[in-house]
Amino acid sequence: MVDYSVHGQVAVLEVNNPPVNAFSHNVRVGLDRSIDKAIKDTNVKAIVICGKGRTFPAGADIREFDQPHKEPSLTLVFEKLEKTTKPVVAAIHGTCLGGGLECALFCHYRIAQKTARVGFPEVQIGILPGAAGTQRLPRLTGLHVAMDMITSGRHIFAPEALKYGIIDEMFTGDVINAGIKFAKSVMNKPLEDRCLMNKTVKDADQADQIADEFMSLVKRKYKGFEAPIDCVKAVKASATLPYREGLKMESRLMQKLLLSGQSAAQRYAFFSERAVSRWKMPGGNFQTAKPLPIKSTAVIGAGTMGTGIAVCLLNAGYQVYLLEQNQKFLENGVKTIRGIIEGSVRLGKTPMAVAQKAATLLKPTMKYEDLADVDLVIEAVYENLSLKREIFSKLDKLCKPTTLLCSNTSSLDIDRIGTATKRGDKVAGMHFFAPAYYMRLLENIYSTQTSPTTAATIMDVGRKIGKVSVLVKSCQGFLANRMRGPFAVEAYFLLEEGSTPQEVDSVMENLGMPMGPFKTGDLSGLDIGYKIQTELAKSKGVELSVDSKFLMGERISTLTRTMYDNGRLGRKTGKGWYRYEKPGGKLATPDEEEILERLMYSCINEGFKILEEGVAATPEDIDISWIYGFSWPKYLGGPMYYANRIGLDKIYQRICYYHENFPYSSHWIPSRLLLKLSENKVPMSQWCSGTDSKL
Ligand SMILES: CC(C)(COP(=O)(O)OP(=O)(O)OC[C@H]1O[C@@H](n2cnc3c(N)ncnc32)[C@H](O)[C@@H]1OP(=O)(O)O)[C@@H](O)C(=O)NCCC(=O)NCCSC(=O)CC(=O)CCCCCCCCCCCCC(=O)O
Ligand SMILES: NC(=O)C1=CN([C@@H]2O[C@H](COP(=O)(O)OP(=O)(O)OC[C@H]3O[C@@H](n4cnc5c(N)ncnc54)[C@H](O)[C@@H]3O)[C@@H](O)[C@H]2O)C=CC1
Repeated sequence: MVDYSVHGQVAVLEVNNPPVNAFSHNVRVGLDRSIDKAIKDTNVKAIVICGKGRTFPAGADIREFDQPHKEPSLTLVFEKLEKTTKPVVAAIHGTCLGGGLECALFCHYRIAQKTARVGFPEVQIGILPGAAGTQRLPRLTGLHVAMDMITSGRHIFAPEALKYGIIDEMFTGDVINAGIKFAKSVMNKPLEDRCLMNKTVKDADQADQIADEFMSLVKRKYKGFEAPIDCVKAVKASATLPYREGLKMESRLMQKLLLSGQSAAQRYAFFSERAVSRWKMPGGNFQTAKPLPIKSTAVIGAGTMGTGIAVCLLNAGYQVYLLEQNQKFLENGVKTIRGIIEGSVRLGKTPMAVAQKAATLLKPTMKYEDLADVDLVIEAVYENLSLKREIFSKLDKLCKPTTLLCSNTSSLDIDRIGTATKRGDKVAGMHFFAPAYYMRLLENIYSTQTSPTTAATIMDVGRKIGKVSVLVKSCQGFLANRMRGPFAVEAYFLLEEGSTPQEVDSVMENLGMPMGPFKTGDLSGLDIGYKIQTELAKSKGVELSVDSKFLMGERISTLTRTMYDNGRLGRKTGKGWYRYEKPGGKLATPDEEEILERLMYSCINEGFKILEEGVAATPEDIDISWIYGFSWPKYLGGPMYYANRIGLDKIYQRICYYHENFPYSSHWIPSRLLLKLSENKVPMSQWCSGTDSKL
């Protein structure tokens, strides 16, 4: 777990715990012994700590957080480093995060490769840097930088770390050689000034003001999250309390956060995000199927989604042909794309060099012939099956045989799009979420004909453009919108029964979602819901009229059509739900619990049906889709995790209650899987892919 070697007078302690050299219990034991050995060896005059393989330790082992704590603790081991009279050098490469950075802060010196990153990402798993990080970083950088790094969790590259004094020097080449060379250069220098616990925080006199500034920032930016607030309190303590008292405060806050449900949920989300990349489908999986190389791409339709998708592809360095039906729409699309990229450069999110390259990679066109040689097409025209089939048929005839043809459709069956071509194996769904350049989820969809190679390729493209991608089987609405369907429909029914959009939205916003269903509807465009409803009716051979309240015996909302007919399409027409007059009905307003249950339990029920049918392979696929597609608050883990927390029994009973009361809404027909799991009291560890069992 820790490889020990002596090079002349320098002992090298190389942490060896792949993949990320996390400080698991065995590593702590190994490091503790190696430190003792190096201290006792009179021939050793200096010590180097580094990581084997791809990285310096990336922190504590998150999987151990739910197990009883085993000694020695990280702080106990690290304190030996600061106390020794032999200089200790942290030689950093890869990612030096969390407990890894804390280890480095106990060393007397820190050197790093230029490409290395350091940071305290603990806040993202609902905790704080609990091995003295909140007390030691401010002693090095001052409060402002420490508050920023610890409350945001952002990683910084070595040049920025050098500027703040977190590292002493940058090096190129081999880590061990660089560590030894540096250690030799500091062998006989005094160490008192290198011990952070002896230092004071340089901007301590501004502690109140800086803490207030960050407290209001985190309350606004991370609404509902507990950890950022406790990070501010702990970091402030480094300036207002003596070192040891500050450590006690950090430890108290850490224990509180570890016990809070939020951290467990955020850790579940961390592992789920990684679990969904291990996709599987009939005939292949992430291990057996290899992605095809993709260089040039095309996006058809430069509207709300097409422009956002083009931005994602351009920023990742893909060439993008942007195709529109007329010059005016094309010019508007190009203007939108430029605006998004320029805005992102202004906010410091996109480097200027990436933006400049993106400008050269964008190829606006109105000629389908220009698309003949591209490797991947993503279609994002209106939600209309015949139009999409017409376009796919044209592309099939015109594009080279290896081109993958994908649709950004929100709901249409990928099989029915694929059959318009003779290359069904190369047709798939790539469903982005609005705004496509911002939302992290990419829902990739396979039809009965899609090949595993196509799936592997679009999953790979998803990763390269920085999305969290899930792979699901095609069905009406796929995973996300199918499960979100009852949520949206119930929201409309609640309005018909007397609630207001503001009331419904505020219940969901109080749960932690950044926007309720009506604000989200305004953002996406209310015509989409109408078109989905009309397409569905058409596919069943039904003509809907303005007052249709049922479709094939199923309750539907008339509001979808009302909004559409009145041109209230949301943000894009400047009016949507938020300029809709308050209905003056006399019906009793449903209470908040009912709003929450009807919106959430209906989609949880759908989630279990999605699992039952194999549309999603695991509950993690569902939860990650909600986290990254609908901004579900990570501290609640995702709707399936949330359902498990509430108790499947209770959820099942309430679903039965609503089924009795709303017999015309098939989304209330209870899921058989939910019934089975709740009856048999099956723990989540047995119906998920394993993420939950790691906690
Ligand atoms: C490091 C990364 C940037 C690498 O990214 P990438 O290359 O993309 O690989 P991934 O696919 O993300 O990861 C590969 C694989 O590794 C798993 N993994 C990653 N990090 C960890 C980890 N820290 N612990 C366990 N496993 C990890 C990951 O899940 C993948 O495996 P898979 O899921 O099977 O696919 C990236 O991975 C990353 O950002 N990682 C997270 C880094 C992070 O959050 N670090 C901080 C950890 S928390 C920490 O350090 C806390 C502290 O500050 C001190 C702890 C004090 C605690 C006191 C309370 C007592 C509780 C008992 C614990 C005992 C600790 C003690 O002694 O004090
Ligand atoms: N708006 C949203 O929130 C989301 C929409 N989607 C899906 O994305 C697709 C596009 O939706 P939006 O971007 O919102 O629509 P939009 O109306 O904003 O843009 C569609 C664009 O396609 C162009 N177009 C139409 N026919 C064309 C043709 N034959 N050739 C070239 N261009 C053509 C139109 O001129 C228009 O600019 C739809 O299938 C929709 O269901 C998917 C996820 C979210």
